[in-house]
Amino acid sequence: MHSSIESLKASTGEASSILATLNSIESLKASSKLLGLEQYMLCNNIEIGAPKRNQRFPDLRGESNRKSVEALVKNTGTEFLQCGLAARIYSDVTYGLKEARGVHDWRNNLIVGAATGAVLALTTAMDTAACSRLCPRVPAHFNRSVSRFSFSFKASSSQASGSTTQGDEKLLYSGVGFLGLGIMGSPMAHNLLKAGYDVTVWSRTKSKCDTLISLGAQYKSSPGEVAASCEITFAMLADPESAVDIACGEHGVASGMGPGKGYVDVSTVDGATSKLISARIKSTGGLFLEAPVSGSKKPAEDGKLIFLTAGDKSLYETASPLLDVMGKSKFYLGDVGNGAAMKLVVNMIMGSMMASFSEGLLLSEKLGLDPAVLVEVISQGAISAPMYSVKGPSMIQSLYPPAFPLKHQQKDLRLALRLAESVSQATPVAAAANELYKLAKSHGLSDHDFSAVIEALKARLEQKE
Ligand SMILES: NC(=O)C1=CN([C@@H]2O[C@H](COP(=O)(O)OP(=O)(O)OC[C@H]3O[C@@H](n4cnc5c(N)ncnc54)[C@H](OP(=O)(O)O)[C@@H]3O)[C@@H](O)[C@H]2O)C=CC1
Ligand SMILES: O=CC(=O)O
Repeated sequence: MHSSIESLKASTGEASSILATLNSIESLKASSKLLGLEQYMLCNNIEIGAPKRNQRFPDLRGESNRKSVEALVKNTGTEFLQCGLAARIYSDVTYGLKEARGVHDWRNNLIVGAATGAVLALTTAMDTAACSRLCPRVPAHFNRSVSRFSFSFKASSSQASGSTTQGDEKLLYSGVGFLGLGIMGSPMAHNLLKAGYDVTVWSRTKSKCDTLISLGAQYKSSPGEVAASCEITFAMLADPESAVDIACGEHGVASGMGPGKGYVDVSTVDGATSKLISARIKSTGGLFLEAPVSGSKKPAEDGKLIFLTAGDKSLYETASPLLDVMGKSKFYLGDVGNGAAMKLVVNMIMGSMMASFSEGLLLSEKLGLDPAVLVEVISQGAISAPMYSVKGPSMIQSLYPPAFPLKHQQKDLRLALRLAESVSQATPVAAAANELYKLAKSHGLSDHDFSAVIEALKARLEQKE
């Protein structure tokens, strides 16, 4: 009776201990899977919560999911190895204990279970450390954004396709370049940085990079170096001359470009300039997208710009997640030159609108009407535009804090008039507006907001009186 109770106890103990061991193996495997999954997601740049630094652009490189399959095979192999190791330890320690203690009871099984569990935990930790070594960016990233982990995959397909493949080591460090940190470039680059991308900046005046560097951006000392170190480089430059110089000049973007890299020029230039830059970039094997923006300083800060893009469609697709960070919408318009043309038409209309609005404000005042009431009336009617409501009140106070510098508006009118002439289109209203902006420039108002064009009208009125 006693011996049958003992043997029942032993076999019950053995069964529960085996169960306990299996449970501990399962729970260890589950937690190691979680750890492994987390590492795997990070190694493969799969979205966990907020977007990651070092976001990659597989479409640009024509990569497939080969690396993901390799990682899966590696993971499965590791699991098989762990199971084999557990079985070996279980049988070896069981045998050793039986030999040492002369009995095989439930105590032996408990010890065996604990030993197996400990070894499994150790191998999991070692595997995790090995993965960290293979993916050097993981620990830094993990430290930075652990609080942002939500384990939710991004729904947008463009984000998903940009994050589920794993490339060779050096690509893990490539990022997004940004050249030209003026009124527009600074907030645009800042938004990319805030979104978690690795941003490398350059601006002609180095001090303009300081704020972004202090917020985590990297700095390179020439446009070519930025392009060489990044997969996609953006440029937001003043005019056609600076855009060509930065793209094609000495130490320019082209010197750092090559196959698998993309250059996105978001400056407002004419189509001929864009085509010239495109040809130079493409001669290196790189891709080119022109993407001028509609929207001023505030939309740039708020990530609400409108991109008017044209050029390499594959770059458009690859860069889309970045454009979505900086803008609220984007248009793909086909061949290089179409984005520039669309932007110039829009700004030709805007320049004329502002000139006309200025005339209206001054006329209302001359007639003894309250210009503030005029602004309110306009805001409620068919010609309502945010531009009038935003700029009207400060224009009434003769204040022109630069959001869209007047010199750039005049440049856009000049380029639009040339464009109109190239297709024999009459644009007398825009031509008259252009004269007014030229006059404003001659009064030293180039760096004021373009709403300062009203001062040119005031000066004209004063001359006539
Ligand atoms: N402001 C706005 O509301 C909008 C502007 N745009 C367009 O965006 C572009 C930039 O505008 P914005 O940011 O306002 O202008 P800014 O004048 O504030 O910035 C211009 C940028 O171009 C750089 N730059 C100028 N000349 C050269 C040169 N010769 N070589 C190298 N870099 C140069 C400046 O460098 P640095 O300052 O470092 O010396 C600066 O980074 C323009 O084409 C403009 O028409 C488009 C939509 C809206
Ligand atoms: O180019 C200027 C803008 O506001 O758009």
